[in-house]
Amino acid sequence: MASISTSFFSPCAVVRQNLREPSKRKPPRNPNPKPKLKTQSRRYKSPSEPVALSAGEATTYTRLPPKEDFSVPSLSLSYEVKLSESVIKKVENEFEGLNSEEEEESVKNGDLGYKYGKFEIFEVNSESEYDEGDDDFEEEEAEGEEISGFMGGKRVNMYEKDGTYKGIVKEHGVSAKLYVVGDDDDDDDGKKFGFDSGESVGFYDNGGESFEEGDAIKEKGVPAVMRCFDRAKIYVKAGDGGNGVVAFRREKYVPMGGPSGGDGGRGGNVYIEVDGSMNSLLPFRNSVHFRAGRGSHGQGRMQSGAKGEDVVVKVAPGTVIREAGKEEVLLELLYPGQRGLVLPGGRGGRGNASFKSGTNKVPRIAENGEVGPEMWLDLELKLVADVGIIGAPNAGKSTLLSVISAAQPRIENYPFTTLLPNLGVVSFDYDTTMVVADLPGLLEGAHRGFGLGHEFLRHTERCSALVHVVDGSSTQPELEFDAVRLELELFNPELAVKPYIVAYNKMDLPDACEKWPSFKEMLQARGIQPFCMSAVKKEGTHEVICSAYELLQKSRGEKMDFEGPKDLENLNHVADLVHKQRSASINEFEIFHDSSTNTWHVVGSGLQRFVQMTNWRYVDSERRFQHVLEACGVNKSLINLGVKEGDTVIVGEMEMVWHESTQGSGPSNVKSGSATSIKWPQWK
Ligand SMILES: Nc1nc2c(ncn2[C@@H]2O[C@H](COP(=O)(O)OP(=O)(O)OP(=O)(O)O)[C@@H](O)[C@H]2O)c(=O)[nH]1
Ligand SMILES: [Mg+2]
Repeated sequence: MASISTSFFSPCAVVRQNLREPSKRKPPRNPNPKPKLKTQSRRYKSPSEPVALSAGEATTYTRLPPKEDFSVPSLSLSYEVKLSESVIKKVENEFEGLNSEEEEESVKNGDLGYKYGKFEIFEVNSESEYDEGDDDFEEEEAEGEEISGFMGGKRVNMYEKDGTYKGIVKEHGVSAKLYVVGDDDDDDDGKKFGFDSGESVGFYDNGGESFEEGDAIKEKGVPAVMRCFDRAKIYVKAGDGGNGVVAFRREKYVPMGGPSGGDGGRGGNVYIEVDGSMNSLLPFRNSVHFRAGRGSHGQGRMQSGAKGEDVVVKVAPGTVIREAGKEEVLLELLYPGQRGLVLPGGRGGRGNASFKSGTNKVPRIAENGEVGPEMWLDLELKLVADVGIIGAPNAGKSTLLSVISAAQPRIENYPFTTLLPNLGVVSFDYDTTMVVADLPGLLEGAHRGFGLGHEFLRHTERCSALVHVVDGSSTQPELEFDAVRLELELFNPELAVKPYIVAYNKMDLPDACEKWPSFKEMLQARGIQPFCMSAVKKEGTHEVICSAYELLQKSRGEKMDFEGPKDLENLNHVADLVHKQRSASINEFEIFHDSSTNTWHVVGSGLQRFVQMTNWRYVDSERRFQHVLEACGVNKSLINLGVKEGDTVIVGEMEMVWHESTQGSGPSNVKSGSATSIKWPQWK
């Protein structure tokens, strides 16, 4: 059923965004106007640009900045820019012009001891991009008076123009352009922002972080490797279908052999598969784009084109997949070997042999292959561990994992030694095992992203039971225990109701031994039976882990009762959804009118797909197009809405001029007499 909208204004504006300017779009009128075709396909734009990540930063990270650094930075902090980040957003400051002539004068004289705090970093590019595309800037600079100085150990050439000083810094293949527009009197350290005898001024290494406006709190303190290990953004595109061809059988003793053009091959599919040997999403730091092969074109002698090559994206067990920027989960891949079809390849175009019919025995028509769907996907890894070891930093979590399993996590006597979760397999017997994850330390405020909390709290969601390690040697173990419990609850109340056991650690230290009775008493008063252990001496650890296993068994039993036996999941529902969206009926369209340019937009995904697959090289294509417009009611709807001679009609990427002819009306001057006499195969 055709649905026709007569709302002329705002919808039209939306549609027009994708089209060219009306003045360019409208073809010159002539007595025989022909439809004007545009074959440029529109590309899918990702809702947000992928974050470009610079390699190698993770290795420079040693420890977190102190907690004070997590506070909202004042305006003056926005001068901090790390040059090795390849994409840095424009940072704008509210600034004033240079205050006094003296200050200006000293800059001109290259007085490097003076403070020039206010820089506007308005662009940062890779060097190659800079060299290619920004000649204007250099030309502009060259006009001014040149001074030079040092910034972050780099020589900077500055140019003065209209009281503003501009310069370029190049470092690690990245260029930053600077504007010095004033003096920061409040900045009394003089090192970060001043030209201070070769010291780092506008730039300094702040521990691997980049400052980005609005993201300051969230990103700060999280090293790149942590951000990428369990999150990735990838682009997937299914292969385009191959084109069908027009061919006729020519053979001795076979006169008028008939049409023999083969169909194009289907484009390759995009699958996502769980690879049991992967334990992070780090490989996606380097490879982001996954494109399946396109189908081969059809050939004569009824030869169909070959199918395009499939692409299989391998992910770690426990990966959750969403469409970029959306909340809804598309796929949840838990077990090795699971495979889901995400994007089906585009259909191959039909060759002329497929268009043969009783009334059209010599069809000179073939279709283009369907363009393969494309998508940006957000991947998120949630560990699939049975038991998670949580606790404050330096409590002895990694030590516990190292004594109960063969895992060898890094153990050091300072907080945040563990940046990425470590997994270990605890074997009780040949067939009795459980996977235990040692997670990074948890700080107060973790649920809001402080420390590494935000990054790993998600992993605890999948664990069936938790072991909460308390550092007995800390000043107040009770408070530490409560703080961690509170963070869990604030992050996700479901975590707080997960079964857990409390392991009071470092009992070999007299300090811890002393506080144990009061700690035990406090927990028992709340109905919790804590364990005590010395992870280093392997004392009491067996009891802890046996008890964790019991909890796990119990929760597994409950889950089985609740969920019942797991059915074999159909993981192709994403592809089914895409397929459904793309194969919308050709009869479903809307018409919008732009009265200022006398343009009619016919919008419908079925029609748009039809236009994309129409190969205008072949003579019969245009007639078939007219036939389809007539059959699906577009012409009738346009007439009802009052289309006039000479109006522009846009369908998908094609635009035509409406022409009233004696035989009938249509958005072109094609004689309709012959078109109506031919029956075309139904559009699928
Ligand atoms: N005396 C004593 N020291 C311990 C014990 N368990 C751990 N430690 C020490 O505590 C320090 C921290 O241990 P880790 O296992 O790295 O602590 P963690 O909880 O994993 O720390 P983060 O990963 O930084 O959060 C190390 O120096 C360990 O040797 C214990 O039972 N007794
Ligand atoms: Mg650790």
